[in-house]
Amino acid sequence: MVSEEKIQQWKATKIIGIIGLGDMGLLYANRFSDAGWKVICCDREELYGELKERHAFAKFELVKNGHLVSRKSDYIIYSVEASNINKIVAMYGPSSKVGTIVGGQTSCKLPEIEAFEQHLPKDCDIITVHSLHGPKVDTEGQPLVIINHRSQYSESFDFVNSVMSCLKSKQVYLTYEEHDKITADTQAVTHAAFLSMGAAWAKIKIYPWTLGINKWYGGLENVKVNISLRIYSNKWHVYAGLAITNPSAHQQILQYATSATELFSLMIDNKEQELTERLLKAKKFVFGKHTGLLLLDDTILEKYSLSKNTVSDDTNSKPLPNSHLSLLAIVDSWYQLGIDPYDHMICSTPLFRIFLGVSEYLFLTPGLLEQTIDAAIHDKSFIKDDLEFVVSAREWSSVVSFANFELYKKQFQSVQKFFEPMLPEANRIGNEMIKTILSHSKGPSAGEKNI
Ligand SMILES: NC(=O)C1=CN([C@@H]2O[C@H](COP(=O)(O)OP(=O)(O)OC[C@H]3O[C@@H](n4cnc5c(N)ncnc54)[C@H](OP(=O)(O)O)[C@@H]3O)[C@@H](O)[C@H]2O)C=CC1
Ligand SMILES: O=C(O)C(=O)Cc1ccc(O)cc1
Repeated sequence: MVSEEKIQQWKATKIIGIIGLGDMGLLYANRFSDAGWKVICCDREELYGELKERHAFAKFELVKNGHLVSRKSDYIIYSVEASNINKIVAMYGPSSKVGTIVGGQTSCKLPEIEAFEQHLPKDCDIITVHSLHGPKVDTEGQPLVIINHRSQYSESFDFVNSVMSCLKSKQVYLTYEEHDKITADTQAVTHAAFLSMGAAWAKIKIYPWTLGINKWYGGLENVKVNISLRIYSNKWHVYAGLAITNPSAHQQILQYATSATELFSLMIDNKEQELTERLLKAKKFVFGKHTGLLLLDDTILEKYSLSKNTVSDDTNSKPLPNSHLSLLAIVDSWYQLGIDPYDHMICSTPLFRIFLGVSEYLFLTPGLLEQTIDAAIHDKSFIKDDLEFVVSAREWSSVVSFANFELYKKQFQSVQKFFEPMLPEANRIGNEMIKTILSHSKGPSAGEKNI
C-alpha cells in the first residue's frame, strides 16, 4: 500500500505522457490531470495547431510529437490505433527517458508488447493497461487490466497502480497472453455478432425499428438494434484492430460463424429434434450451474426502442416470434469451444455482459427457448433475415482471418453509411439503455453473477 504522502510526492515530481489524443487518450489525459497529475500529450504533429486551440483551457500540456512526450515523461502511454502500434513505437520508443515506464491502451496486447520489446531501450520498464469500456462509459467499477510485463525498478508497479487509481476502475492483473485469450472470448466475438446483425439489416435494407410491433419488437430486439448501431457509430479501427491482431479471436469468430451456419441448416432442414438436442446440450454446458437471478430483465429494456410504435397503437398485431439465431449461435459456440463465459466476468466489457445477459434471458426464461425453437422450425418469418445474418457472420469471419484491414474498413463503413441518419438517436437511446442496465446490475438485486 503506497502512502498518501508518497503519492503527493509523485504528483509533484512525475510526469505522465500520452501519445495519441483520440477518444481514450483524451479520457485518460483529463482524468489524470483532474486528479492532480502532471500530464503531457501529443497527437499527430500535423494536428498540433488545431489541437492546441481545441485544448487551450485543458489542464494537460500539449506538445508537438511523441519525441517531446517521451523525453520528459516518467510513464508513457501509447493510445493509438492497434494496426500502427509497431510503427509509432519504432518512431518514438528510442526517445523514451532513461528508466521510464512504458505502456499502451491498445485492445490486443501481443503486437503492443512485441513493439515495446523490439523498440524500447532496455532501461525502460513495460507496464501496460487496457480499460475494458468505451470512452463515454463511467470508468468507476469497470474492469481495468494492468499487465506488469517487465519491471526492473521496485517502484514502477506501485506507481502505475497509483496513477490508475483515480479512474476508480476495478484493477485486474493479468499476463498479456491471458488478456488476449480472454478478450478474444469476450470482446471479439461479441462485436462479430452485432456487426453481423447490422450488416444483415443493411443488406436487406431494413431499419428494424420501423416495422411496427410485428417484427424486431421488444426488449431483446432493442438490445440487438441499439448495441449494433452503437458499434457502427464508432471508429472501425477499434474493432478491426482487436479482432485482426488477436490470433485467438480468429478462431472464436470462425466458430461463431460456423455455429450460426450449422444451426441455420438445421432450421431450414426442419430438424427440430436435432436442433433441440444441440441447444439443450449447449444450455446445460453454459447455464447448467446457474443459480440466482438473471443478469437482465427483458421488461426494463422494453422502453429503449428507436421505434415510434407502441403495442396500444396496433392492438391487432402481435410480435412475430424470432428464431434469435444470433443468440443461439453464441451459446452454441461457447459450448463448442468449451468456454464458460462466466469465468470471464472479471475481465469483461459492458457489451459482453449485455450479450451474455440477453443470451441467458433467452435460455433461462421458462418456455422461451422452446418457443424460439418452435418459431425457427414452424414459422419462417425470420428465415430471410437469418440467411443474411449467416452470410454476414461468415463474411466478417473471412475478413478477420485474412487480416484484411482495408476490406474491414470498407465493409464497416458501408453499413455505417446505411445507418448514418439514425446513429445520433441510436447512440442516445443506447447510452440510456446501457446506463440502466449497468445501474440495475450494480445493485444487490442483480444476483450472484453481477453484470
Ligand atoms: N474506443 C474504445 O472504445 C476503446 C479503444 N481502445 C484502444 O485504445 C486505442 C485508441 O483508441 P481510440 O482512442 O478509440 O482511437 P482514436 O482514433 O480516437 O485515437 C487514436 C489517436 O492516435 C492518433 N495518432 C495516430 N498516429 C499518431 C502518432 N504518430 N502520434 C500521435 N498520435 C497519433 C490518431 O490520430 P489520427 O486519427 O489522425 O490518425 C488518433 O487521434 C486503440 O488501440 C483502441 O483499440 C481501448 C479501449 C476502448
Ligand atoms: O464494450 C465494448 O465492447 C466496446 O465496444 C467498447 C470497447 C472497445 C474496445 C476496447 O478495447 C474496449 C471497449
